[in-house]
Order: sequence, then C-alpha cells, then structure tokens
Amino acid sequence: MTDVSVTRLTKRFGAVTAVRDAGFTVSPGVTGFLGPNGAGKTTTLRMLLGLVRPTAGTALIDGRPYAQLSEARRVVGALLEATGFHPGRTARDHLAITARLAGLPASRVGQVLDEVGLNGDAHRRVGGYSLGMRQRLGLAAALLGDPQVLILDEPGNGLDPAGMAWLRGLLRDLAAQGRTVIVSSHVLAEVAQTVDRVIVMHAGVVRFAGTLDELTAPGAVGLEAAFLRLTSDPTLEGSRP
Ligand SMILES: Nc1ncnc2c1ncn2[C@@H]1O[C@H](COP(=O)(O)OP(=O)(O)OP(=O)(O)O)[C@@H](O)[C@H]1O
Repeated sequence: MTDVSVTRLTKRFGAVTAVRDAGFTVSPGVTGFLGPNGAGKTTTLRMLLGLVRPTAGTALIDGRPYAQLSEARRVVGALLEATGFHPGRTARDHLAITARLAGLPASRVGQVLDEVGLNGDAHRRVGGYSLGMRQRLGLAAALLGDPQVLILDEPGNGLDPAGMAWLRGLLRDLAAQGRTVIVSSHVLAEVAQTVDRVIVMHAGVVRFAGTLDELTAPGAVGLEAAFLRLTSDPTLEGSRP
C-alpha cells in the first residue's frame, strides 16, 4: 500500500505564505483536493513532486521525499499543467521520448495511448491538439510508469461532458486497482460523483481531511454548501505571515 503523507508542511514565497503547517495522509482510493483559487493546492502538489522546496515540514510519497524515490516514475505519476509539449512532435513520439528518458519499456506507449483514448490521434502533432486532447496526453504520460500513486492537478480541465464521464471512469478504475489518486478540482459536482475522500484547503490551511460523508453529514448539507462554509471564513482570508 503506497501512502502520501504531509506533515507540518509550510511554504513561504517572500511575504506570501502559500501553505501553512499543512498535514494529511492519503491512502489508496480517489481523494479530491479542493480549495478556492490561491488556496495552496498546486504549491502542495508541487512540494510532493519535489518541484518546490518546502520552507518547513515534510511531503512524502511511500515514506520518502520525491527526490529519494528510486525509479520515481514507477512510484508516482503526475499531471500538472498540460503544457510544455513540443508542438511539432506527435503524441506517440512525445510518450516514446518520455519513456526512454525514464528508462520505461517502449511497449507502455501503446498501452497508455489506449488507456486515455488517444490511439486514433497518436500520429498527429500535438500543436494541433485541443485542450482536452492535451489533458489526455498529460494523463497518458502520468500513467507511463504504471505508478501506484497519481497526482493530478485539474485533470478535467478542457474535457467535454463525454470526456468528463470518461475521466470519472478512469479514476474509479485506478482506485479499484488499489492505486492512490489525488485529484485537484474546482468542479464540485464532478468531485461528489468520483471521490472517496476530500481535503479542503483555504488560505494555505487544511480545513478538512476525511470522507465525503464526514464532510457533508453534519446537517446533511451538500458538498457545495460544506465547501463554502469551510472556505468563507473571513478570519482566514488572505492568511499571511
Ligand atoms: N512561485 C510563486 N511565487 C510567489 N507566489 C506564489 C508562487 N506560487 C504560488 N504563489 C502564491 O501562493 C498562493 C497559493 O497558490 P497556489 O497556486 O498553490 O494555489 P491553488 O490552490 O493551486 O490555486 P488555483 O486553484 O487558482 O490553481 C497564491 O497566493 C499564489 O499567488
């Protein structure tokens, strides 16, 4: 079982405290990572992936910081912004190069293209892809190493309703395979249909970590009402040093 754990995690960018003393553990299943714009979600995910250095605290995957994972791509796959693809390269080439650089078998390329439904367009240049197709390609790259942990920042961005339904199925399949999936989203109705647990951040602080039922049960409110209650505390607004 591969866990993700964050302990007393803090990140300051100059005068801005983006993440403040955050703590949570994520186990297998789909965990929704929610919060308003600027809550600190992306910064937290980037610290887990070793892309941002914490000011204090730890962000561990399978008990280690990302930099200390051996064969990191086989442990964790990530989708951050689906940008940075070479526009002149085909999806298949992009994935083949990524696989080669990561020491992963070339046979994975066809498999992940199938998994994300891009096989028919794999020979096309990425420069001509729609946003939804880029998201699928980003997901394919995240899946290349067949990782136990997936960290996905807004994977539904740009997907049409059929794409969203497909993504929901993919996330549920990954969870059914015993994987640990963290997915940030602003689309609460989508989250409510997909996740087992939720973490809610607001102004850099973790306001809730638990099951969807625990979040919505008090007063039997819906996810949106519970979310708005947790993220409208004016005393936390602009939480800064
Ligand atoms: N590299 C940086 N330099 C300075 N400030 C930053 C940097 N990255 C993030 N921040 C600030 O940290 C805070 C948290 O940003 P972050 O991107 O983590 O939020 P988020 O919850 O992912 O927001 P969104 O939902 O809008 O993507 C914001 O105030 C943001 O401006």
